[in-house]
Amino acid sequence: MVTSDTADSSRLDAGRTVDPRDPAGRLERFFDDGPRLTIRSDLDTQPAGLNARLSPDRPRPVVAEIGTVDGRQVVAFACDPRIGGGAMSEESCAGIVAAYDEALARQLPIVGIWHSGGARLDEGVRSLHGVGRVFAAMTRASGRIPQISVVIGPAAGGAAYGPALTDVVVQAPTGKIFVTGPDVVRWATGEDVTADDLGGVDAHGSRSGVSHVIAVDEDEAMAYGRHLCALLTPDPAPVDAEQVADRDLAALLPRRPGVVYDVRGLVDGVLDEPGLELQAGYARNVVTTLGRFGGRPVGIVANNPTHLVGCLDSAGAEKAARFVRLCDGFGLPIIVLVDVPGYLPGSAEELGGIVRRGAKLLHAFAETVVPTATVVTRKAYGGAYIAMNSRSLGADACFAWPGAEIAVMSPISSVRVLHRRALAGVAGDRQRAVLEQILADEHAAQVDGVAAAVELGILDAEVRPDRTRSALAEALARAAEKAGEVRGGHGNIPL
Ligand SMILES: CC(=O)SCCNC(=O)CCNC(=O)[C@H](O)C(C)(C)COP(=O)(O)OP(=O)(O)OC[C@H]1O[C@@H](n2cnc3c(N)ncnc32)[C@H](O)[C@@H]1OP(=O)(O)O
Repeated sequence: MVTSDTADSSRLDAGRTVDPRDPAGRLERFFDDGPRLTIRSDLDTQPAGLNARLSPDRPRPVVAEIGTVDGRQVVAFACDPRIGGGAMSEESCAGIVAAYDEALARQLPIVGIWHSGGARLDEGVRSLHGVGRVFAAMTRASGRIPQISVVIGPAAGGAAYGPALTDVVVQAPTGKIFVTGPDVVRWATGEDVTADDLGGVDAHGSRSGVSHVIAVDEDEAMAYGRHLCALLTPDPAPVDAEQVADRDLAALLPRRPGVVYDVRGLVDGVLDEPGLELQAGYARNVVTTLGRFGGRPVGIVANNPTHLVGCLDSAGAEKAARFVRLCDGFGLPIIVLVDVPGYLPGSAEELGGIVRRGAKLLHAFAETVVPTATVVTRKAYGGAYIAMNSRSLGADACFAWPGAEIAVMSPISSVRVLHRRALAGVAGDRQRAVLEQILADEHAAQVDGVAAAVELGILDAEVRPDRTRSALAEALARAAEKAGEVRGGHGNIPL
C-alpha cells in the first residue's frame, strides 16, 4: 500500500543551518516552490507493532515526493547519505519502488538523486533482494515514463546499476559511479586507483559513456535534471511548421567540401535554440542532441567529421541506437544530419563487434514510429548511408543538399575497384592519380546518386541549405498528421 500526504515544506526554515546532504533539502532545491506530496512504501506505513525494527519517528533512508518542475508534476526521490552512507536497505529500496509505482500509475517522469554506497552490507540478502526489486521496477517503467538519474555522490554497486537502467544519467563532479570502489579494487587486484579514476566525470563522460550529461556542480546537475523532465515528457503537439523560419545553414559548414568541421554548429543551427547534447564526450563521431524545433522537443542525430572523419564505429552506432530508441519511446520526432564516409575500417572495429553493435542502429531506426526526417549535407556512402535513417529503413522524409554525394563508395574508391587492372598498368604515381581522377569524375556523373535517388523516390528532393529548416518542419508536421500521436511500444534497454 502506498499513502501520500502533504510534505511539510516549512521543515527547511529560512536561516536554519541545513545539512546539504539532507535528502529533503535536495528535493526542496530540485522542485519548484510550492506544496509537495510525500510517497511512503508499504514497509513505511506498517504499524510499528507489526515491524518492530522500524520506529515511526526514525529518519527515512530515502525520501520520495511528488512536486512540480516548471509547473509539470514529477516524482523524485533522494537517498540519505547520513544513514549508512545512503546504502540501499530493504526499507530504502521499498521507498524507491513505491516512488516508481506512483510515477507509473500517474504517468509522471521520475528523477532519482543518487548518493549511495550500494546494497546495505549489514542487511545481507535482504538488501540484495530490495536492490533487485528496484531494478525490476525501473525495467517495468522503461519506455513508459521518462527516468532521469542525477548522481551527486558515490553511487556504488546497486546504486551504479540503478542510474544505468534509467534513460539519462546526469553526473556532478562529486558523483563517483562504480561497481566496486577503490578499496575493494586494491584488495582484490592490487590495482591502485582513485574513486575518480574508476567512476568520476572524466571516466564516465568520455571513456565509458555511462553518463549522458556532465554538470559542473550539484546545482547544475539538478538544473539539468529539471530541463530533461521538460524535454522528455511526451508532448502530443506536432512540430509547428509556422514557427520555423529559414536560416542559411550553409554558412555553418566550410565552403570547401574536403574541409573538416564540427557538426554541432549545424545541429544548433537547425534547432530553434541550442540543444542539450547527450554523451557529448563519448563516441564524438556521432552527435546526439535533444532540443526544440517548431515549438516542441525533438532529437537530432548527426555525424561529426571532427572525429574519425565522421565514420560510424561500434561505439557511435550503439550511442545513436540508444538515443533513437529513447526518442521513439517518448514520442520525440527525429532529425538526422548525414555526412558519413562509411563504417570505420580495421580489425579493431571488426573484432570489437562493429557487425553486432552496428546492427543496433539499423534495428533502432527501422523500428521507429515517430516522425523522422533525414538530410544528407555532403555525402552518404555504403552501409552507413543505409544506417543513417535512409528511406529503406522507413524515414518519413529524405533530402540532400545540392552537390551531396550518395553512393556505394566514394568515386575514387569505386574506380580503384572497377578499374583495378587498367590503373595497375599505368606507370608512375602521378599519371595513375590523374587517370583515377578522370575515371572518378566520369563515374560520379554516370551514377549521379542524388538525381537517381530522387527519380527513384528514395530521396524526396534536393533542398537548399537556406530552405532546409522549413522543409524539415513541413515534413515532420505532415508525418505527424498522418500518424497521429505515436510512441514506440518498447522499453529503453541500456544498449
Ligand atoms: C549489489 C551491490 O550494491 S554490491 C556493492 C556494495 N557496496 C560497496 O561495495 C560499497 C561500499 N562502500 C564504499 O566503498 C564507500 O563507502 C564509498 C566509496 C561508497 C563511499 O566512500 P566515502 O564517501 O568515503 O564514505 P564512507 O566510506 O565514509 O561511508 C560513509 C558511511 O557509510 C557506510 N557505508 C558505505 N557503504 C555502505 C554499505 N554499502 N552498507 C552499509 N554501510 C555503508 C560506511 O561504513 C560509513 O559509515 P560510518 O560513517 O559509520 O563510518
